[in-house]
Order: sequence, then structure tokens, then C-alpha cells
Amino acid sequence: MRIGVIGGGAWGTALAQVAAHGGREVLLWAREAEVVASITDEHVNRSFLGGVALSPSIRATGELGELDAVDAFLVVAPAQHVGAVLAETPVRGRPLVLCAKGIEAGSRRLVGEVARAAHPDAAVAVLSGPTFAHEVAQGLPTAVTLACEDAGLRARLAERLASPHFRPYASSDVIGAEIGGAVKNVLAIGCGVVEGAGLGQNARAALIARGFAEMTRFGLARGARAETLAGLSGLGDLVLTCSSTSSRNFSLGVGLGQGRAASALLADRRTVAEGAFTAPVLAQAAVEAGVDMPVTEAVCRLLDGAEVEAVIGDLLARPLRDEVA
Ligand SMILES: NC(=O)C1=CN([C@@H]2O[C@H](COP(=O)(O)OP(=O)(O)OC[C@H]3O[C@@H](n4cnc5c(N)ncnc54)[C@H](O)[C@@H]3O)[C@@H](O)[C@H]2O)C=CC1
Ligand SMILES: O=C(CO)COP(=O)(O)O
Repeated sequence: MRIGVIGGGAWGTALAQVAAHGGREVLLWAREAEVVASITDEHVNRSFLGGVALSPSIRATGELGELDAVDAFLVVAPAQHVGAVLAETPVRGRPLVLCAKGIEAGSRRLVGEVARAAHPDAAVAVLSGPTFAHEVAQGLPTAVTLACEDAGLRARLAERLASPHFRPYASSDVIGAEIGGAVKNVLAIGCGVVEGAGLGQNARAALIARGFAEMTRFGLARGARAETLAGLSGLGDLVLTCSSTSSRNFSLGVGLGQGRAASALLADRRTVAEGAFTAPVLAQAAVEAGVDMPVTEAVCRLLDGAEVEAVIGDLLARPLRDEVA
């Protein structure tokens, strides 16, 4: 199975490295000419994944049309751009493995819905889990959820992507895998705020647990399975992203917790913090689904510039309730 990777950011590059395991050829499309040049000439991606020597069997291109030669696509553009990029890709019914984590602003569609609308004849799979790109690219041990409704296809994809360091666990719960990855980015911003404002480890653990309750309520309302939300792509990724400044979402939250404005923090970076785009859309989707998501609402207020002390105070002053509702 020849793999094409759509997106030359940190995660697309790391996944190209995974797919190139054993010297297999991989074609990676990158939007930036300097990324194409750096991978082609030096086998590195200086712009988004510096310091990692890439397999020479990864070939880079700036032309989406060249992807016509592959058998399956790993779709690794940021969630807000997946629709536009897929509209230009010659998919022609070949499988789309979605690796972005987010919800499209405006339409409030999960990435799977975006992909199905663009290419109704292509099978859709979701690859998601606790996966910092720089660790994966260095070959450190990693496990992911690989969700696809077609059992034969998910087995073929899992076999094609597995390596001694990269272990996909198969699942049929596509929506569950998507929701875990999208929601955890928002919660990671909240955990970063806790860190940045010096609110302590107890508060961070409480936010992870209550955030997971929110993820579960929202996921179940949208048809996800509880086991998926408690697995690699849900709780696993939530714990990773809420614990480390390697996370762009957590780091954004640290800055907010230190009193800096979201607009200034986002203007400073070239890399994507998906939670900043997903938070307001998720809050709206939660209202539509009749699901209470107070941590997500708090993150939205913080992104909009509210004072940390006021937002945390309001969260703690909510009426007392049962832990399991
Ligand atoms: N970096 C990581 O460790 C992981 C990232 N992801 C997800 O992968 C997705 C991609 O993230 P990264 O590779 O980390 O990106 P990145 O932050 O390393 O790089 C930004 C990417 O956005 C692309 N981009 C910017 N404007 C664009 C536009 N108008 N159209 C198309 N592409 C555009 C750039 O070409 C670049 O590929 C995100 O949804 C992220 O949540 C998932 C797992 C791990
Ligand atoms: O999704 C990720 C790890 O699984 C990467 O998290 P950030 O996007 O917050 O860096």
C-alpha cells in the first residue's frame, strides 16, 4: 500500500517517517516550498520538526496532483484547512486516514464529516492518540487508536503502519476517536492555564478528571462509545496533552494563565494550537446537544480575555452536584 501524506507540519512529517519504516516509499505533500526543499535536499523538515533525520524514502512534493500515484492518504492538515486541501486532492475513492484533531469553525463539522462531504466515495479512518510528533519521529514507543468501520481496511491500515515502535489498536468507533482528539485540545488549554497561574497539581488533576467527564458526556451524546473515550484517543491523549509544555495547546494555556492575551500568543506562533479554534465551536455544539461543558466554557472565556481569577472563581462557585450525573 503506497502512502501519501497530506501536510508537512510536525505531525505529517512524523507520520511520513512511520510509514517509511523499512524503507518503504512515502510521498508527502507540503504547502511550503521551503519544507519541500529541505526534505528533498537534506532529509529534514527544518521548519516544523527540526533535529530529526528523516528516512530518504520520504519524497516531498508541493503538487497535490502528484498524490494521484498513492493507494491511501494520511490527512494531516490542520482541521480548519482539511476541507480546502481535500477539495484539491485527486482522491478518487481511495481511503482517507484522518489525523487532524479538531472541529471546523462555522460548519461545526468533525473532520470526518468534512472528508465525507468532499469525497463521498472514499472510506474514512481516524488515527488518533497520545502522540507528540517529535517522539514518534525519533522512534520512541507509541500506541494509537486506528478507527474505521470497514474491518478489512482497518486491519490492512494497521498492518501497513505498525512498526516495532508504533502500535495501532484497531477500533470501529470513528466518531469516538475523533471526539476524544478534538475535545482534549480544549481541555489542555485549561490545564495550561492552571499551570501558568500557579494553581497547583490538585487543580490540574481535578480539571483532567472533570474534563474527561465533559468529554464523555459530549461523546456519548454524539454516538461515541465510552470505551473509546477511555482509551488511547480519549483519556490517553488527554493525560499526555494536559501534562507537558511539549503540547502547543497546554503552552497556549500557560501563557493565558500568566496573563497574556490569546491574540498575542497566537500571533507569535507558526505552529497550530487546534484547541483555540475548536473551543468556541465545541461550546456551541455542546449547547446544541444539550450537554453541560463548564470547563470548555471557561476556556472560551479565557481565550476571549476574561481574568483567570474570575473564571476559576465562577467554576468553583457553581452549585454542588453529584460526581456521576
Ligand atoms: N504535532 C503533534 O504532535 C500532533 C499534531 N496532531 C494534529 O495534526 C494536525 C496538524 O498539526 P501539525 O502537523 O502539528 O502542524 P504544525 O503546527 O507542525 O504546522 C502547521 C501546519 O499547518 C499548515 N497550514 C497552515 N496554513 C495552512 C493552510 N491555509 N492550508 C493548509 N495547511 C496550512 C502548515 O503547512 C503546516 O503543515 C493538527 O490537527 C494537530 O492537532 C496530532 C497529533 C500530534
Ligand atoms: O495531539 C497531540 C499529542 O497527541 C499534540 O498536542 P498539541 O497539538 O497540543 O501539541
